[in-house]
Amino acid sequence: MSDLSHLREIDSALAGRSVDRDALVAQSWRRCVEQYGMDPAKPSPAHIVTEARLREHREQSERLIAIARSGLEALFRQIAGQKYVLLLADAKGVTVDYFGDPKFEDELRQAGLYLGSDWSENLAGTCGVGSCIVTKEAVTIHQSDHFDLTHTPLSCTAAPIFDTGGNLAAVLDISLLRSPQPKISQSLALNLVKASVRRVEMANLMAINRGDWVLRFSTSPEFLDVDPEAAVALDGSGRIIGMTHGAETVLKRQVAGQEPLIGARIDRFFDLSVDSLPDLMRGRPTEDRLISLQDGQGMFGHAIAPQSERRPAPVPNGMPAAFQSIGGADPAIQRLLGEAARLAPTAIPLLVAGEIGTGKERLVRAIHTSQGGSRPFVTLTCAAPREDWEAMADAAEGGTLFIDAPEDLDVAGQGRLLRIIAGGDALALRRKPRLVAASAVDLAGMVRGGAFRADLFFRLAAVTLALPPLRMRQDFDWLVDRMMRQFGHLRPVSLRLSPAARAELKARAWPGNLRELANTLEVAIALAEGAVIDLPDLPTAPLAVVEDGESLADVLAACGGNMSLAARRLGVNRSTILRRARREGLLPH
Ligand SMILES: Nc1ncnc2c1ncn2[C@@H]1O[C@H](COP(=O)(O)OP(=O)(O)OP(=O)(O)O)[C@@H](O)[C@H]1O
Repeated sequence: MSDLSHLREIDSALAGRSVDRDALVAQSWRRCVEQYGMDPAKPSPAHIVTEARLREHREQSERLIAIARSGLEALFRQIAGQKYVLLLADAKGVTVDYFGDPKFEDELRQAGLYLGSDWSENLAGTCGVGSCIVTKEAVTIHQSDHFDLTHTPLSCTAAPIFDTGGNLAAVLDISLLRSPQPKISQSLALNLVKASVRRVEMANLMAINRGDWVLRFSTSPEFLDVDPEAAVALDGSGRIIGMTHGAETVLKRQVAGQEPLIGARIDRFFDLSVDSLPDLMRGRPTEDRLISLQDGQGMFGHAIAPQSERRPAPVPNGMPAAFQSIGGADPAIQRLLGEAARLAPTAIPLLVAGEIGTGKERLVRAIHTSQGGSRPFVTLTCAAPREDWEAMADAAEGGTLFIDAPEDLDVAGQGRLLRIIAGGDALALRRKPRLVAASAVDLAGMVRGGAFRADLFFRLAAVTLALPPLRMRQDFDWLVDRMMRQFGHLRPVSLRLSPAARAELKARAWPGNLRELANTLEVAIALAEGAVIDLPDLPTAPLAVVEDGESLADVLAACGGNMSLAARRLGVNRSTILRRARREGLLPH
């Protein structure tokens, strides 16, 4: 189809004349023009988000990416060799994971079939990912179905991935740079994508609800145990606490209107009580596990008992997965993480202490996620308007209320927080939010000095978990390697640190701890031209900047010429002082 006839066809559709397109395509064209103000005659190239934004999007989808990965790899193996590229986009349309043939990488990148490309409909026009997000349905946007002329060579097939609460979480897309002309050629692709999404959602539900009953169901007994169509997770009283999209579709048919499914009891939908779930476990022949829906339809059920009391299965080295990304082989860190893992399932209020940037918030989140379930995580800081605190604490019911920097609260704020926490006592134990606070100051010292209420302190800190500063950590190399992988994944060649650069980093004082280390590596990776980051590629430590017009010579003089003392005072390594002093002519070369 020529460009001109593409534009004419869009005009016809907008004028309300019938066009030979799926209705969802014509509706999307209309949105492009009428809602987003796009002009089909002005094609625009792929939209790629900045590396920093991509990282944010990836971090937010980290859990889903990890869960989806094995399903995506299996799908990619099925379509490999047929020139398909596979994209996982988040619910905002940004590509957060990608599998493609490296042979075509340049071409794919140019077409926007790459990490970081933003396929939201209001930017890219009618397209697989964007239209899937708007319609929440599986779609094929084939060649000239695309609104933007830049994309009309592509054929994109996408299906939505929903979280266990029924919200859109991501989109799986497989695309072809060039495809046969008829759209029907992509119907196998559509089925493949839908089946992969079903498996990803199932894996997600199973991972999140390990500690709960899961009821899987299928119309066909043959696939019940290996590839079921749908599943719900149930709490001990038989209420639905999670579901796959397949389950949502089946259950919705049983109720009128918009009745919420999450929170409803399973006997509202199936002729089945929670006590009869054990009869549906694998020990019995599949044919005997027939269950009926309220509308009379028969299904085969497979119940899976809670694997452990709300605790994920232990991972090979014994540490729950949520804690594994926090530290390497440092005995103090491992002891701390072991303690955190043992305390995580309890309701004991925890205080995470540590200097700025030591990873306190990350540890708090690990404590929260280690307990699975899609439970709320609410952060309360003294910056939040006080009149909202009560509502925030309510919103954290059944989940975690994270109180960040309680030392910043004035007397009135401390009193108000105490009243809110004490109010939570009235809640049933399993709804009461778990309290975790994080502080970079000596909170106990503040209590002793009368600056912090003792009664609030004891409400917040039954146990203190103290994160060591980076300069004390023995797993420095592990952290560096982890961050290098984290930041380096966008670089075409894998980068490494020269031994000298590594030694320099190790010797720095790191007043900003892990945050400062992360910043330093990110900058070095962004600036490095070759495959090796060497000494000159390292940015200087920001706090090494001398304050108040003081020169390095002044600092050295104040330290009696003692390089080590000056280095400590400036928060940098001694060799940095040495290098700088030589550069500034304070020392001979
Ligand atoms: N184990 C880790 N691996 C990689 N990066 C980490 C790790 N822990 C923390 N970080 C990074 O270090 C930075 C600081 O982490 P975090 O916000 O958890 O620290 P914090 O002590 O709570 O900071 P602050 O006291 O300033 O609020 C973040 O950018 C985080 O991504």
